[in-house]
Order: sequence, then C-alpha cells, then structure tokens
Amino acid sequence: MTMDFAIETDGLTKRYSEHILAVDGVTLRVRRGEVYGFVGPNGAGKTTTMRMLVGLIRPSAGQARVLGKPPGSPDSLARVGAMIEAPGFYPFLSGRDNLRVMARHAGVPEKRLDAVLEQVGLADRAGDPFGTYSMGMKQRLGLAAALLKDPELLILDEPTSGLDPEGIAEMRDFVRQLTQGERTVFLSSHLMTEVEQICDRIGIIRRGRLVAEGTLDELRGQPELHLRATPIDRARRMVESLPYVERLIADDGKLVLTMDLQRAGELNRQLVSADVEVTELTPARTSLEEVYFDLVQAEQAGDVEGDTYRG
Ligand SMILES: Nc1ncnc2c1ncn2[C@@H]1O[C@H](COP(=O)(O)OP(=O)(O)OP(=O)(O)O)[C@@H](O)[C@H]1O
Repeated sequence: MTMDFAIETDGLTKRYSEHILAVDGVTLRVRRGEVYGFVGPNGAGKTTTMRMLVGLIRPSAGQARVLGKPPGSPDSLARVGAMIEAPGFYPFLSGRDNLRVMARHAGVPEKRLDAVLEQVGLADRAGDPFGTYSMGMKQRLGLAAALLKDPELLILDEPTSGLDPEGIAEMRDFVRQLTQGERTVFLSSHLMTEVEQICDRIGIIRRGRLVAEGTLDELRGQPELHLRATPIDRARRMVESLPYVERLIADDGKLVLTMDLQRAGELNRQLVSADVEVTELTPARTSLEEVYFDLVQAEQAGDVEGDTYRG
C-alpha cells in the first residue's frame, strides 16, 4: 500500500448476518487531493463501507488503509473528518456550543470554532439553538464538525440528503472550496447530476460490489455523433469507407458514429459531395446517469452470481 492514496481497500467485506452481505469484496483507491464520489442505490453498502473506513464497525474480511493507517487508529482518526448519518447534536445547545463540546472532546483549540463556522456560512446563526435550525443549517453544522480537526480527508455520507435544490447547490460549493489544496473528499450520493459536477473520480456500488470505477470521462466513454441522412443506405456505405470513423451502429433510422468530433465538418462535406442530404448531425454523450442505470440493470438481469446480498 502506498502513500499516493488517501483510501485503499482490498476485498473489504461486511456481513451483518447469514442473509445480509452489505459490502462484498470492495477494492477501491481514492487518490490524495481528489473528490471521489461513491454512488449507488439505497442499501447498496455505501454507509457500511464508510463506517468501516472510520473504524465504527469492523470488516468481516478484507482490509483498508486510511491515510496509510488502519481505519479507526488514533493516527488515522486525528487526520480524518467524517459526517456519517445524522450527527448527534444537542437540540437545546447553540450550534457553537455543540461544536465546543466536540472540540473539547477532540482536543481542538477554541479558536477553530469561529473559523469552521465561517467556512460553512453559519457564523451569524451560531448562537441559535440547534433545534431551531433548518435542514440545510443542520447539514452545515455537521460539515463544520467534520472540519474541526482541519482534516486531510473528509468522509461525507450523503451530504446533500434532505436538502432542497438551493441547499444542494450550496453544499456543492462548500465541497468545492474545501478541496482546494491538498484535502481529499470521499462522499456518497445517489444524485448523478451532483456527482458529475464535483467529483474527479467515481465508484459505483451495487449490492455491496464495486461495479465500476473511473473518471467521469472513463465511465461515460467516447462522445458520439448522431447522423440522420437520406438516402440512409448511401450515407452508411460512405461512412463505412471513412478511416476516421472508429465505430458505426445503425439505431432506429439514424447512424451512431464514434469518431473524433473535430472532423464532423469534414464528414458533412464528404456526405454532401456524395449526394447525401444530411438532416441531422449532432454530438451526443452518454450521461453518467445512463451509465449508472445500465450497470444497475445489468446486475438485476442476472449478473449477480453466488452468495450475495439478499437483505
Ligand atoms: N447494523 C445493521 N445490521 C444489519 N443490517 C444492516 C445494518 N446496517 C445496514 N444494514 C444493511 O446492509 C445493507 C447496506 O446498507 P447501507 O446502509 O450500507 O447502504 P447505503 O448504500 O448506505 O444505503 P442508503 O443510500 O439507503 O443509505 C442494507 O441491506 C442494510 O439494510
């Protein structure tokens, strides 16, 4: 295991009972300084994985290293900030006093309180009781708590859950700001649009298994060109003869081409000079959401073999 990774897991597994295999041999790598999106449907095993990474629960098999150390070791905990499930704040204490309790417990100096409250935009409401906070403010206080130790790694479980669109956008901005510099963020989500916007790399988990991992570009594959033209047969023969077209698929009256999109103009000219009338020539790209659903459906269609999650 090397120091280039903030998180490394090998065959990480958690079985809660004979019938519930929540995490099934997950091997993933989160590089230092990146925002890694851990996505999957409800019950896929995201929270369970995160709980293992901060040492809240022990794996049944496999192993993990967090900042090069065993999860939950004092050395690792001192450098990791986590927001996993609803943080347990006292409703009658103010936001600041809640943080003060935590800061004392963690041995963090008081002067950090104002800095983190400022960082999450809660400074002017920090004196109000936590119980009076909106959902967005509660999430922000959770984030402030995770930031107390100025951690190298932030582990955030569904940081936007329960937030309205404005709150989601706000949280996205915080995460972006927080990652400027060396900090690594490992966050879970089931919102592909959100993940698409903030994550450098993404891991997709389904039924406890990591079914894909990569950058957005790697997961979405190459961009395509959609071509409609008449007569379509002549267009097809023409396109087939072009060396720069890497792949051609006929799909519902249109041709789907994989090629360098810079050459679309050249393609258009060649078609026109071959007496083909081009009615549509548009770039298209698989969205992360499509990739995600394809993977999820592939598994549902029977790719899941052996003894897997049945919870
Ligand atoms: N303490 C527990 N005891 C028994 N089963 C559990 C426990 N915690 C989680 N599970 C089960 O493990 C599976 C994975 O749950 P987990 O909470 O890790 O998923 P998740 O991907 O975080 O889902 P969500 O998006 O709904 O939070 C589920 O079937 C869940 O019911």
